[in-house]
Amino acid sequence: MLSKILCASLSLNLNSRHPHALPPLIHPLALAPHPAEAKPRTPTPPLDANASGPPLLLAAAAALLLAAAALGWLLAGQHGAAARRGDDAPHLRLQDPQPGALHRRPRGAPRQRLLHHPRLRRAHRLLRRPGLQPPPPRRRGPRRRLQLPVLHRHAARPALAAPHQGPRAPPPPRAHAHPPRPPRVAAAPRPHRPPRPRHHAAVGARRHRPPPRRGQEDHLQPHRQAARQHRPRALDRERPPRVRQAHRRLLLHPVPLRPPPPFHHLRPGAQGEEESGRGSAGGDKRMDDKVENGAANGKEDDKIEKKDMVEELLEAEGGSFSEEEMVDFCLSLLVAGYETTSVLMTLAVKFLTETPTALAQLREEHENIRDVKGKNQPLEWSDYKSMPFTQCVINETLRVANLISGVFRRANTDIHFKDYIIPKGCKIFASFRAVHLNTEHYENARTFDPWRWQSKNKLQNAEGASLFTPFGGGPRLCPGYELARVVVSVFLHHLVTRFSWEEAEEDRIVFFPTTRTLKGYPINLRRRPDSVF
Ligand code: HEM
Repeated sequence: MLSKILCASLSLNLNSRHPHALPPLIHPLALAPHPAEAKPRTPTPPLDANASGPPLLLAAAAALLLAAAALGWLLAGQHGAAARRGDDAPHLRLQDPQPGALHRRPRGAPRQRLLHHPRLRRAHRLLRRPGLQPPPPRRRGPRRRLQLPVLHRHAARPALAAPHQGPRAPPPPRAHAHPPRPPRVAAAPRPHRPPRPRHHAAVGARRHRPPPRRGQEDHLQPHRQAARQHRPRALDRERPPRVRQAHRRLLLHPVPLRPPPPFHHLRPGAQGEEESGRGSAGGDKRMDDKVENGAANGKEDDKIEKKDMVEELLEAEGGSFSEEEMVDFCLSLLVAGYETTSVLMTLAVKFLTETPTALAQLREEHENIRDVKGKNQPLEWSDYKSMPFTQCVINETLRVANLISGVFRRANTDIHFKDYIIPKGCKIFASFRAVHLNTEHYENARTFDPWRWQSKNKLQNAEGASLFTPFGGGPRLCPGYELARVVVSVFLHHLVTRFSWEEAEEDRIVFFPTTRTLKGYPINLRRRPDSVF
């Protein structure tokens, strides 16, 4: 109370023209006027040394302060007396009120708690007893339902709305009023049911349902029927038996997936197959025959001389892959072969766009090939070897871009390398980038210069000295290295002979975490007038 009065009296001074009238020990927050007492403030006029206002105001403030202190002392004494008598509101009482004193905690004294409620105080006292165990939780019996008399809804309202008037008689029912509801019957306790065995949820299992009792009809019956009509095809008994059998065979005996290997029509010898009428399905047929013959006769088809990678693997695995192997194989090829090849294509296009002389030379090479082979003739696998400048472009793109920046290897024995020893078991990162961009090995190493590979021996020398290893090396050499070259060569052939293009947006290469262009290097393509489709 005292502080409130002090605040009220001092808040007057807030509006005075003298900010220094505030006593320095009082927190400014305590001086904020109560919202109800707050008056609209007038803008503060500039200070005038000759004005008589300040001395008068100071005197008034001092008088008010004195009066407030006296009043506070009186009231606090009253409050203390009331507290001792116990007739004050208990939740407002301090634990140890000192009449007339501000309850400041002396320095070092233990902190006193304000306990606002006798229950809280009792709990606090109990908790402070040494070795006191918390009381056990109160046991609750089964929940009792509150049985209320069922009243007409109009009858309950007046009693709640106006209790002082006493319960009123329910109004006479109107013609359109609802008839009173029948009294509720307390639901009988449910008998304990054992948990339903899981196989009831299994596909195709039907649960025996007793016929619904009267008043308990199954309202979901039409929905259930509709759902049964739209059940998955696997459960559809109306499918022809041939399809059902095939489905069952597929589920029970997974057969090896044999997709046509990519670019298999470009394989050496595939051309002959196409001419002899086997076409692109020839590869599949051959593999089917081989697998079936192998399974039936237990011996290999001798007519097949050259095998692709899938065939080799199939042979090694005894004719079929497990599902895990198939998934692993597909994922490995996707991860290892997709992004690398597509980024190589993109970067080749970017470097060629920025080096028009190289593009012109490449175009010339491919137009010559097209003229020699005939305009509508497809390329063969081995054709990429007769595209020397295309291989120079691919090599230089691989060298500058470093699609794979290096590989990890672990030393199986202590390795002495120059002045260093790599201890056994140590893992090292062989950085291709560091070698490919080393100016000691490559002049102007950061410049795209496909002509540097034109000397026939250059690449072999570089590979021999492990100075050019975009596909790794050793027993883990990338198995897709040739495929990648063929794919990019075929792509470049069709691109440069059929289209011209220009950059759609400026783009740049980033090398971390992987090499790629920021925007995918968008280009605007234009079909060349003499292009053939
Ligand atoms: C421009 C394209 C490609 C580049 C630059 C590239 C590069 C590499 C490199 C550096 C390695 C690690 C070799 C090592 O550890 O010594 C590798 C491994 C591998 N690459 Fe490629 N690759 C390319 C395309 C492909 C393609 C098209 C495929 C398959 C379709 C493929 C499949 C694999 C596989 C399966 C491995 C793991 C080999 C192993 O660990 O034994 N790569 N590749």
